[in-house]
Order: sequence, then structure tokens, then C-alpha cells
Amino acid sequence: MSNWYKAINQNTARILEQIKAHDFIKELMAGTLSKEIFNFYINQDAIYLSEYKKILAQIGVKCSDENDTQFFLNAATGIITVENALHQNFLNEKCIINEASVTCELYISYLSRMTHTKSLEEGLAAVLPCFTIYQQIGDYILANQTNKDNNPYQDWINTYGGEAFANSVKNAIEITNKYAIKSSPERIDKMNTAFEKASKLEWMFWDSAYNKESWKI
Ligand SMILES: Cc1ncc(CN)c(N)n1
Repeated sequence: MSNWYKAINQNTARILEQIKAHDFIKELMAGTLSKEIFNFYINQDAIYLSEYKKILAQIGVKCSDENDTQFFLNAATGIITVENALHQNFLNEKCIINEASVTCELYISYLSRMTHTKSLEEGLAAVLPCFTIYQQIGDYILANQTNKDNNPYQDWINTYGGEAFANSVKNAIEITNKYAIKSSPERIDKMNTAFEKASKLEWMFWDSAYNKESWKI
């Protein structure tokens, strides 16, 4: 498989289109998304990222090439400096939520299972949508919005549409492609499933925030 990512990105394009069409993203782009919904999202994202960075570190530890290990360790610490700082700008101290929503719990648990109990290749494929989808959505909003000067969510948009994030995403794709080249067709199938599931979980994460998802009991 010479360019695994290109193929899976094409095969999961409909999920990306559904994310772009979601009211959360449409309203974020228009700047009309309710503060309450965005606050719910940011709280859940803070919970998600505090686990995701440990998952990235674990992926890094499993890589055989020390440059790849370094990349994932840097990506994990990058979350602490860049994304946590972004969250601090938006977090409303009056309404901090400490409990993970069902979808947040599901996404974290899924990635943790893929990283701790499956092959490195499946783990890489599972964590990749977290990079690629945010870049694609950031770029999409930057290219299509008409309100850069007065969108209350512009800092969020600039973080994921920016060059620094694009470089990190490029590296993550290259590393995953490199492992995919050496993988058997059976393992590629499993990588595809992991990437597709994590992409669906990205859609579900935004959807759960838009609906301020609560535990049923
Ligand atoms: C749920 C989720 N997925 C991805 C990202 C981008 N690192 C994020 N902040 N949150």
C-alpha cells in the first residue's frame, strides 16, 4: 500500500462531508454557535485531550524508529501547550463540567483499547483522524468564512487551520503511511476499520456537544 492515507481519506470522504454539514460546524463558521454549546464542547474536549495525550505518548513508545517516538511525544506535549492554552481562553469558569459525556468516554476508551491491545499500525490509524479531520475542518472554515474579523471562535479556527498544525498532521500521515507499506492486506483492513471508526467518533463528538449529551440514567 503506497499511500494508505490517500486511499482511506477518499473512502471516508462522506464522513468528512457530514462533519462539514453538521450544525455545530456550520454555526461555528458563522460565529452563531451558542456559547453554552461551545462551552460544553470545550469542557468535553479538555477531558478528551487529557487522555489523548497519554495515548499519543503510548503510540510513541511503541514506535521502533526513535524519530517517530520523538514526534508522538512532541505531539503529546504540544497538546499541553497549544490546545490546553486555547481551552483556557474559552473555558467559562462558572460552568466547568468534570464528567465525560457518553461519547467522550466512548472515544477515549476506543482509542485506549486500540493502542493498548492492538497492533501499532491499528493504533496509528485510530489516532490519525484526530489530526487530519481537525486540519481539514480548520482549513475548510478558513477558506469559506466571511467573518474572520468578528467570529468569536476565530482563535479555535486559526489553531486548526494554521501552518503549525498542518506540519504536525503531515508528519503523522507520513509515519502512518510508512508503517502501512509494510503491512499485510489483513492488517490494512484493520487499519481502515480503525480510521473509519475514529472518523465517525469525531462526528459523534461534535454531535454530542451540539445536543449537550447527558447520561440516560
Ligand atoms: C475530539 C477531538 N479530536 C481532535 C482534536 C484535535 N487534536 C481535538 N481537539 N478534539
